[in-house]
Amino acid sequence: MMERMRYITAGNPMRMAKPILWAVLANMANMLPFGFMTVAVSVIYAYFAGERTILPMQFLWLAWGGMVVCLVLVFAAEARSYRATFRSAYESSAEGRTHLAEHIRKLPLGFLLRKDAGELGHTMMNDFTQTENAATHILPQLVSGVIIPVLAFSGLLFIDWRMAAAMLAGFPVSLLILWGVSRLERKLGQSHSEARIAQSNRLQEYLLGMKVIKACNLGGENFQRLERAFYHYMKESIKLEGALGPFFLVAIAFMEAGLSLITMTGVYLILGGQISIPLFALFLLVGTRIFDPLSVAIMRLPAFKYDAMAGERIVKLLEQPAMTGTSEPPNNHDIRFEQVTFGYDESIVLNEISAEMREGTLTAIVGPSGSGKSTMLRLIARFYDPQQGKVLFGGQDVRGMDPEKLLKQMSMVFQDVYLFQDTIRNNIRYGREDASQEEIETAAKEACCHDFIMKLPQGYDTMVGEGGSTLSGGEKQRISIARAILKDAPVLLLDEATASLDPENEAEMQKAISRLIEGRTVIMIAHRLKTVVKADHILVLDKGTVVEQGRHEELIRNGGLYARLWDLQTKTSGWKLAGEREAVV
Ligand SMILES: Nc1ncnc2c1ncn2[C@@H]1O[C@H](COP(=O)(O)OP(=O)(O)OP(=O)(O)O)[C@@H](O)[C@H]1O
Repeated sequence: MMERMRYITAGNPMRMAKPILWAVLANMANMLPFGFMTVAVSVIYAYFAGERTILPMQFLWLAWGGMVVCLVLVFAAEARSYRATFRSAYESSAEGRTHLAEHIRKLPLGFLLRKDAGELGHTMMNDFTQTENAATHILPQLVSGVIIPVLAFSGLLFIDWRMAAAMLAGFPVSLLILWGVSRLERKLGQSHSEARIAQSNRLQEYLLGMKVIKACNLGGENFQRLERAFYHYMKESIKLEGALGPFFLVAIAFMEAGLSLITMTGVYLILGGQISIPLFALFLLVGTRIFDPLSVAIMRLPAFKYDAMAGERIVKLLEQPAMTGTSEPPNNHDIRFEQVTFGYDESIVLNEISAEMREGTLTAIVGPSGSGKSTMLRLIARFYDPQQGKVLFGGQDVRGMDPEKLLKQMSMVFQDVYLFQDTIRNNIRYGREDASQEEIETAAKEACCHDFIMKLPQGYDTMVGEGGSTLSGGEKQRISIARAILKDAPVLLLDEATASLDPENEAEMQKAISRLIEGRTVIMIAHRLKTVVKADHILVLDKGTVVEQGRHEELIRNGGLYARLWDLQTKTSGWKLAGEREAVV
């Protein structure tokens, strides 16, 4: 139970201590009127049974007064408990969500990429909502379901153990049934949550991929995947309710059998003159009061466990080790790979790579598709850490550096530009939060964006649609160049666009890139060799190893892979070598 409390409070069970304490007090106060009631009933019974000659009205008024005081106490404690429960639950969610969002940022990208797109969002929103539900709506019922019977049973045990035993005789059988189905319950609960997450993943995939679906005419297949996910969830829900429901009903029936047992035992004991009728009435009264919260608790327990599973996903995510490293990156920006071996899974993508990218120079990485070019950039930015060898930044292993501080030293212009659903101005401002409008415009001008931005309906205040769908690929990439110019980091990681741009866009893009790389340490993935002719150093990658390196002329002279790729590209596109000298880089 303690573990589940940890789950529903995102790892901080002590948060619920106060609400539970108030709930216990409220339940205790709730039981007190029974004492007054029994005393009052005994006195009234004695009068009508002829055991008393006068009805002591003063005494009765006192008992009724006591009941009213108890009601006030119950109200006060319940109000406190109610407030404390909701406050703790929602505070724990808000803090938990913030903490998780922060933690996710520090996790290795590799871990995040292994997750399905909707899964993290699901944990962030739905799983927290489920834990809120567990803490606010189910926990108080469970507390009452335990406290009321325990208090009542202890009190009644004191008065007459036989009646008390009869009252809870069926309870051990109920517990046994609940314990027996708990494994099945967990298994079904888990497949049900998986089906629920899969359903939201498929839905997200279907909606986000609408463009691709339309382009590739995949509508049918993707819709079927979505439909299958909906029906799978439906089946899991029916299985969960249908398979477990009867067990819980039987458990409740066994427990409620206690009421019949009290009646039978009571009648025998009254006939034997061992208990009085008022005492019998007390047991019946309390009996009816404890079975209701107990039944509710039994019926709500599976929901609590199910919601706690959502909390378990949150806590597991919070317990994922974040990337380590605290040191500041040095001022020197030489980057070196020393015998670096890396793979996303078992297969090796980079194999004992050693390479040097010197400060203030432009290093180009070229090679066939899948040779590991982007992976090298990801290791420099510490999206991943290598399995063997070291990536050095300014002579120090990046693993010792604070990942966020390291990223501050770098700007990245990649092909898959993500624009936030925000204004163009703010999208550029992500490069540097405190940039002024003037600085944003200057960066936009240098990145050749200013003119097309000014033609938009609200200029810099134009909203960019989800994922930036209202701008062309070239425009989006120039926005990301403006961001990089604004960030003004000393190191630039650049993945040249492969998508063919129209000539005007291409020229603008090249102009923007040549401004961006000025005076920086640049590592650039080049897909078109004409852009690397003037690079200070070229690394030629093939199947995860550096097969050649040097300047363009040397590599052409070597007659190796680079020269072959060069031949292939110049022949297929009809480029002229002379013209290449004027290329942007
Ligand atoms: N996140 C990932 N998980 C698993 N494998 C990956 C991942 N990213 C890349 N790979 C694999 O690693 C290998 C190298 O990929 P990488 O993207 O570094 O190549 P690249 O040279 O940049 O290719 P391209 O020029 O086509 O972009 C490929 O076989 C690719 O399938």
